[in-house]
Amino acid sequence: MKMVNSDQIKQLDNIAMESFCIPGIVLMENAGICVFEEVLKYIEQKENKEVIVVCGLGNNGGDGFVVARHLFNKGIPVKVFITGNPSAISGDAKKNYDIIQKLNIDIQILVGVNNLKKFSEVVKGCGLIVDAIFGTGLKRDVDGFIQEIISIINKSEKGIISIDIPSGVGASDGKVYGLAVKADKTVVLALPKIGNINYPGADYAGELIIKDIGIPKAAIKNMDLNMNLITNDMVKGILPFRKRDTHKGNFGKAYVVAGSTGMTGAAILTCEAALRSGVGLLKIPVPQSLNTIMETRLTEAITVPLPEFKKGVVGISDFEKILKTMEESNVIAIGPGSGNSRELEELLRNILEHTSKPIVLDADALNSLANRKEFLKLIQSQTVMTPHVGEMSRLTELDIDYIKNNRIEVASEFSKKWNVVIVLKGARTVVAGPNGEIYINKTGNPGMSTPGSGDVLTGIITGFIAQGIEPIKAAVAAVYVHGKAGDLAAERIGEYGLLASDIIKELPITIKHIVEKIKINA
Ligand SMILES: NC(=O)C1=CN([C@@H]2O[C@H](COP(=O)(O)OP(=O)(O)OC[C@H]3O[C@@H](n4cnc5c(N)ncnc54)[C@H](O)[C@@H]3O)[C@@H](O)[C@H]2O)[C@@H](O)CC1
Ligand SMILES: Nc1ncnc2c1ncn2[C@@H]1O[C@H](COP(=O)(O)OP(=O)(O)O)[C@@H](O)[C@H]1O
Ligand SMILES: [K+]
Repeated sequence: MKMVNSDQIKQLDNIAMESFCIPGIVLMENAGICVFEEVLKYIEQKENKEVIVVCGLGNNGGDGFVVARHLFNKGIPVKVFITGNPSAISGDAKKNYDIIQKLNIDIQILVGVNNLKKFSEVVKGCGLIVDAIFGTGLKRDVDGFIQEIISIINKSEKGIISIDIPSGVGASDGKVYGLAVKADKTVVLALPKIGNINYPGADYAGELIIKDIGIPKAAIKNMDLNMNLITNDMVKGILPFRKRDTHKGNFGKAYVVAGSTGMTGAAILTCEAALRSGVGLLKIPVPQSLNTIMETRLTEAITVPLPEFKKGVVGISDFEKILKTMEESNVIAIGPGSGNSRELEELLRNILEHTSKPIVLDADALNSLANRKEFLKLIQSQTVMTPHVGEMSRLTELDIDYIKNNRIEVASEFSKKWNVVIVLKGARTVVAGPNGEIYINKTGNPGMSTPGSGDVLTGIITGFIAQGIEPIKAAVAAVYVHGKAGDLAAERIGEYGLLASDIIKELPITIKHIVEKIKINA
């Protein structure tokens, strides 16, 4: 599903109005009706049916007037509060304001401290608050008076439904501009805004309900939008159909260069995740002294024991043997638990120089690249890199906080600069491709902030690429599946004790449900 920032949604509204002749007031009516329907659903189950609609002076407020009119027409008690002088209301919002005035709906203007006291009292008696103060037009920090209004709303302990985006959250970045409404539900109009998905704003949205307000699909297509929210349908479309008449050669061969003394677990998690993602054959080079443990733990993988030039690590001295297996594989993953060593750096350089096969670079492979930035220019376009913000900081020498606050831009710029697919991990993982395409993932939970969780993701990406999926699509599908499996694990056992191996256990059923399009209750 396409995602937009505030300029893009404005442009899209304009295309709908100018190129498709849909009057703005029709879009506003549709928007208001969508929210009205959600309000009805909410108050149906409540005893106190009084609704307060708090409206700003822009079009978000205009949507609020439409909601108030429909509630009034249905005989539901409704009061409208306006957060400033109504003489500033214009355009379609003004038309809707005029209508509710003519209907004699209870409208109160919020200016001055005394008014706030009264607002507080009315809030105490209502059943639900509709937040229509700011939508995608929020430009600067919310001023003090409106912050007080938001604070009363947030402290009310009433149900809160926000229109389009919680007021105070920036639509283009998800930042909180001073103070924001903490909603139970947000009815998102037309397409999700970045601020509905990105943290910290996403924490304010509650349940997201995305509603079609009648903007034609052709208008969305015309816009050539580059930002996407990863959905179940998108992933279902990526995962290949499994024919009946097959053998394991049909599902690819993966080669995983991972693990070292003290970190065999990382290699095991990566390999198991790749196997549970459907790969046909998996080989792993293993320092001789670690072969027994790998063979014992990895029943289905093939280990390739190597003489140890440096005890317990795979490095440059093993390159000739590694090259041979690499040539038979469809994809190579490098880095989980490999350890930081000069041997690994040189091995990585040789692998990058000698193959045009898809490569997944994670963990210590990323650290090697951070140490030896001159190797970055050896990277070929089929490469996927999976940094978390710490690794991204080492690779780019950008401040961690800067990366956290600019995840999309940082991932996209790095991807374009080095012609690689970047998977910038974390809550709301960003997948960025060299042509400027961006995919944001909403699945996953804090239970996945656990050791080895990233190794599992590397295994899934590797398993999918082995099965013939183009690297960027494999990354998109993998981050969604990984998060969804984590959500299923959290649903079963909770977030506290969730281990990376629990994510792997849920992979088969997660993929089954996506492919068969069964809604997973997690
Ligand atoms: N045709 C359209 O453009 C449609 C717009 N729709 C609604 O319109 C919204 C966007 O409307 P607008 O662009 O009018 O913007 P908003 O209604 O979000 O707010 C803009 C108003 O708030 C003021 N403002 C911005 N930041 C402020 C701050 N920090 N403190 C005080 N005042 C501030 C602006 O000067 C302007 O008057 C969407 O979110 C959606 O709810 C829908 O009605 C569908 C159709
Ligand atoms: N709060 C969260 N919400 C969603 N996903 C998360 C969350 N915390 C962690 N994850 C996911 O878990 C994985 C953690 O990977 P990483 O930081 O590399 O851990 P490790 O190095 O221990 O394997 C990433 O894919 C990340 O997106
Ligand atoms: K709002």
